[in-house]
Amino acid sequence: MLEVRNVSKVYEGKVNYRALSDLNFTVKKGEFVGVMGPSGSGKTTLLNVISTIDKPSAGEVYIDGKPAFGLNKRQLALFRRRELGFVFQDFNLLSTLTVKENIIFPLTLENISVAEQDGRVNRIADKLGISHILNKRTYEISGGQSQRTAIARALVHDPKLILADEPTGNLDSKAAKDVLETLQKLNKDDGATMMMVTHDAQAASYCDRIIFIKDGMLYRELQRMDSRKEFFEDIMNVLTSLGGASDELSSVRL
Ligand SMILES: Nc1ncnc2c1ncn2[C@@H]1O[C@H](COP(=O)(O)OP(=O)(O)OP(=O)(O)O)[C@@H](O)[C@H]1O
Repeated sequence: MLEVRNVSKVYEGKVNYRALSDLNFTVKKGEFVGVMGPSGSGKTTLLNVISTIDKPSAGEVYIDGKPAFGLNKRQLALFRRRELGFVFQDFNLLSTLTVKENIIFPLTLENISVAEQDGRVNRIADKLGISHILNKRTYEISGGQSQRTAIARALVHDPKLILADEPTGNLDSKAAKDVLETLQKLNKDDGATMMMVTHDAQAASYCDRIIFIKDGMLYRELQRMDSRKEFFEDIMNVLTSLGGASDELSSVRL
């Protein structure tokens, strides 16, 4: 589904900075993969390269076997819009619109009838438990509901890959748990392929597999074998071995 092959990223400046160094990994269709690592290890850079927002200095990203960087600028923009879904820490909802209008937004750029748009919004809202707030404005809803709305918007066009950057970073622990259970359900029930960057071991424990990066290189991979609780402990052990100041691993929610 996703293949990152020999990807390096060098930020050029007075002094060049190598943020990613020859990274290789794959994500299978239907997998829920977490990305963890100390602050500055290259997680956001990696997500930006996979989402084709940023171009790697070397290497290639294949999504469904297609080389993303073989596309021209216009094709890349279309590719992002049609094949990828994004969920961010700060929700990125449009505050002048209602929940429904926010969810529908990606569809208005496509040639889809209003009836079909409504059908899709209703189905996804039902799945995410936000049908009752569809006509509210985004300032009238809670953080957890905002993130559910953002997830609905990311999913409404049926993307091949969902990319989430710290999706629970702005939520209290109950709302975070709710959102993670929702993501996990979408992954298990609908086979959605997801990649989530997180600092939070508790959030990461909802994934099937974690890729740890350090200094832009693959440090370790951890596959979930047993219960979520045991996976959480395994993740904590790797985070401890990763070292660094405790604030670099930040907000580990116990
Ligand atoms: N546009 C840029 N120009 C130069 N250097 C950059 C740029 N963006 C990021 N970097 C550097 O690349 C490294 C990796 O940054 P990145 O944001 O990918 O790390 P991260 O793991 O996401 O960190 P955090 O967890 O703090 O968000 C950092 O040392 C950062 O300073």
